Amino acid sequence: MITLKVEQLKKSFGNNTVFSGISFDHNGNTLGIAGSNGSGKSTFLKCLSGLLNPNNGEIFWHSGGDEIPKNQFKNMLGYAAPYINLYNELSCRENLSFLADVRHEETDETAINYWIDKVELPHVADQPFGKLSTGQQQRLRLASALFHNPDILMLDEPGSNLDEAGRTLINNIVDTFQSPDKLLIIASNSPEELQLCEHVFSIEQQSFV
Ligand SMILES: Nc1ncnc2c1ncn2[C@@H]1O[C@H](COP(=O)(O)OP(=O)(O)OP(=O)(O)O)[C@@H](O)[C@H]1O
Repeated sequence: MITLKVEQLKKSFGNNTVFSGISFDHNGNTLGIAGSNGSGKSTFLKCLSGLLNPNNGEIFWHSGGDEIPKNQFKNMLGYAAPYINLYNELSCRENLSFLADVRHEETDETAINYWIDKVELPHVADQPFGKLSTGQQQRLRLASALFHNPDILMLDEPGSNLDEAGRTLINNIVDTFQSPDKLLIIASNSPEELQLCEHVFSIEQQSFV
């Protein structure tokens, strides 16, 4: 099991303190992060992933009781968010292949084909990312977070711009993360998405709801 412990986390931008004193322990496969627009969900997720440094506090990740070393954590993580951009000039396939290069992994064509099929983009697989519709781009972001088979997956507003089939896709992804050695974290203000999660932590109330 992957466990997360957050202790006294604080993040400010200049004089704007987005959150402070956030502490909780989480054991389970799925965690929702709830809060209204501007409450700090994305900022919190960025701190958890290491994209942003908190001003104060600590974050501990354990797998099977052992602390996850920082250099392993990045390879275990998948992250999909509207602000994580892929390359406009590269095709869907090339973007995934490039990400494998960045991770110093061999391009796994089977995994790339599997995920391009799974997110229902085979008909545009060789088109530039920048020419896809916003919903298709969101689907490729999901594929890019998943095709290296992460143990920890962070999704920020995963359903944004998705149609009904896309939302079913999110449900399927959540199902695949119902495994004892995986953890899925969804930041969202959509009750539909949050109810997919076993536990939901409210940024505003600073407690599980
Ligand atoms: N890089 C930044 N520089 C300055 N302020 C920032 C930065 N990133 C976020 N903020 C501020 O932090 C606050 C929280 O923003 P954040 O995007 O985390 O909220 P959110 O809950 O994810 O919002 P939404 O539901 O609208 O996506 C906002 O006041 C925002 O303006």
